[in-house]
Amino acid sequence: MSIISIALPIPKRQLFDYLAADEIPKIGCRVRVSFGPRKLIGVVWEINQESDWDKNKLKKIEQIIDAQPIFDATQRKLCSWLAQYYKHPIGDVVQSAMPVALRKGESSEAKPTNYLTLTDSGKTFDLSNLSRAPKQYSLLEKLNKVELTKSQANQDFGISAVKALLDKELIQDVSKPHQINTSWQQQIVVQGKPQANVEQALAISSVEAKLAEFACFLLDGITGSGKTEVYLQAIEPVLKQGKQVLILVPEIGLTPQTVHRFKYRFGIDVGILHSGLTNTERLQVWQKSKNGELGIVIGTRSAIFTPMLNPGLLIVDEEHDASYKQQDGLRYHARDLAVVRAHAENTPLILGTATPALETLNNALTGKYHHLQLQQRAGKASVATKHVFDIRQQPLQFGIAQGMLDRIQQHLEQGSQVMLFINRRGYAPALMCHQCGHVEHCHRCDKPFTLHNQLYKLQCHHCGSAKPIPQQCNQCQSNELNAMGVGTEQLEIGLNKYFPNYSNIRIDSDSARGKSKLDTMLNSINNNEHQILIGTQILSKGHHFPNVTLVLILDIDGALFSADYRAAENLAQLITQLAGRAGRAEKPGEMWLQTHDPGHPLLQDLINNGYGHFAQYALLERKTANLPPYTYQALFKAQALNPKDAHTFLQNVAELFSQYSDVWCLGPIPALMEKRQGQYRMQLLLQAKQRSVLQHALGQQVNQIETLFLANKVRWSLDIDPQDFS
Ligand SMILES: Nc1ncnc2c1ncn2[C@@H]1O[C@H](COP(=O)(O)OP(=O)(O)OP(=O)(O)O)[C@@H](O)[C@H]1O
Ligand SMILES: [Zn+2]
Repeated sequence: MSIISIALPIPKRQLFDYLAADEIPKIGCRVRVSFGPRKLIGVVWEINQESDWDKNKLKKIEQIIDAQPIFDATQRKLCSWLAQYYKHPIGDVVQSAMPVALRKGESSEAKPTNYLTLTDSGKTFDLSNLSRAPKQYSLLEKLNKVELTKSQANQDFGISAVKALLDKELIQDVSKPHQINTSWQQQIVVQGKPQANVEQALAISSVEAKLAEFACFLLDGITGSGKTEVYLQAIEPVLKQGKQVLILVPEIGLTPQTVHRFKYRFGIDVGILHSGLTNTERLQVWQKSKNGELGIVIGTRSAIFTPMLNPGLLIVDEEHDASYKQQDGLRYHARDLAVVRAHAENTPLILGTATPALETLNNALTGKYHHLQLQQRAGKASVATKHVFDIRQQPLQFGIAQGMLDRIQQHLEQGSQVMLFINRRGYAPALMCHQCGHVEHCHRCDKPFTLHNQLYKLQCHHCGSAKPIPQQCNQCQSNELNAMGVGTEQLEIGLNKYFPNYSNIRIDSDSARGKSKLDTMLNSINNNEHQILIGTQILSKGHHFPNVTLVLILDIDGALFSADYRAAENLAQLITQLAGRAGRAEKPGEMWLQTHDPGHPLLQDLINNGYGHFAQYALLERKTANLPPYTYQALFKAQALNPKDAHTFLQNVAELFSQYSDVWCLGPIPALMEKRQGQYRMQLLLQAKQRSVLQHALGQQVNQIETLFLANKVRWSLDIDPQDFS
């Protein structure tokens, strides 16, 4: 009798056994089963002859959903690796690896496609009657020669033109079964390809030499050195062999130009996966990639799960970016999974960045990865100069020193754009009573409320709770309430008044809500409609604004004194990426950083010697302090209404690990943010010199933890290779 072991969406680290009804499903197919009172969709993971359970009590599978597997052998291998490495329930891993539409039971076969064709009257219609409707005219003319899918026609000619011709019954809508079309290989037309410079050419040929095997490359190129161009030229021979390329990027909405470059270079359709898509759109890209109908797929973190019929190359752009690590549920790192995937599929992988994560850099320095360096800016651009500006004892206007205002003026007068970075949205990070010093706090998080003047409210940036701006201090009833510190809103108002002849634009998650809004903003910057750009982290990521010559960084001093050992690395990456936005075309650029601590070693090292030098020293420090990448960590987090519950639970966890002499336990200690949304938060950090030692101990104990007395009373999680200690 065949026992079907199924990965079900149940938070248990196990498979669930069922019996086949009539037909035995294939491994990797979805099935519907009853589980207690519920019906669940799971994926057949193994078929065995024996079960640990009483065979007579096993239920039968109710329905086989897929005729063909939706998970191939490689994908099953990746899921099993994830479950094993992150100690996460396999059923939940499998869910994460599937598009939402498939989790809900939708068919994995492509839906019929709607085409537009001419009706009989359309075929004999005199086009000159449409001379005053140019879109309808061109659409009809086109349909005279070829048939088009309706979605393509909507995109190219506009929904209203399509509708008008349908209403006039000149064209009709016909549905045809989807036909797998893998002809992109013949459609490739390479256009707009510049001559690679020497460093680029070297990098491209190194990758090309390894196209038929697993190899991992760190493309370590300063900002604006033409990494994207290296990707493009490395991709070309892969596509020409008919093999597919998967590219991960941190945020698609932020860098529409990058996507456009890939489309334009090869003239073929590019599959795009990001959070703004509907479930159906996501599923379509997944299907097309699985069937080999797309040569290039670009997506954010979870796109790493996209199946490819004929994989040829993986690329992770901005590999250091924090967004690749999922911070809840299955806490996987998409870059690390990319390495595992490239290995499983026997393809090369390029990790590109100007500011490599210390882990990645270490892998390159020890020879595990090939280290490709681009040290010059591409084209005619030169590297921006970097400076600190001492603001001790300087009067500040809306957070900016006079010397810096003068600099901004100079750049504006030369017709350039300037970019100002501040890591705080809203008007001010706190509201304080001038009489008694009382600061309005969020009681659920024990942190000051941020003042949002435009929204007329105080908002907690940790839990989102908000309330109207008070008129009086609720401690002493004085009405002298003052904004403390500066946020993007205040900066915008101040700069507007100070530079009335120049237009400014603020880009943060308040002003740029909604994808099309951000697109419009980025376009208006590239059209030089604004000269002063103000923004948060959003502005640091990969933009190419050729007319920006000055980048000014305000108020990062807080990060210099953070208790998190990764803070220095993250700050150095941020500063370097921001500086990289200046002087990307012919005009030279400069970056200035305002600080109360101009002599700080990190700042001095970055300014004088650059990120590469900083990173080598940071690695040395990590080594001395026995920190990753020289040791391996796992972080247990627990939170509860009563801090004692969280503490006791983690203490019990720590006791489970006390038997392992090679595993070092730190804690339980309060998290960096001790309270959030009314919950008290504690952490326990495990560390070992060898990955395998830590993995072994966790593997032995993780099921034990589930049985601890408090395990159901506190909310707890396990984070392997933690990045975030907040
Ligand atoms: N070999 C080349 N010849 C001329 N121009 C080039 C060359 N390579 C790249 N460029 C141009 O230089 C600019 C920067 O290149 P690209 O965007 O590829 O750099 P990058 O390293 O990916 O940048 P960043 O990481 O800072 O976003 C682009 O406008 C690109 O078209
Ligand atoms: Zn709060």
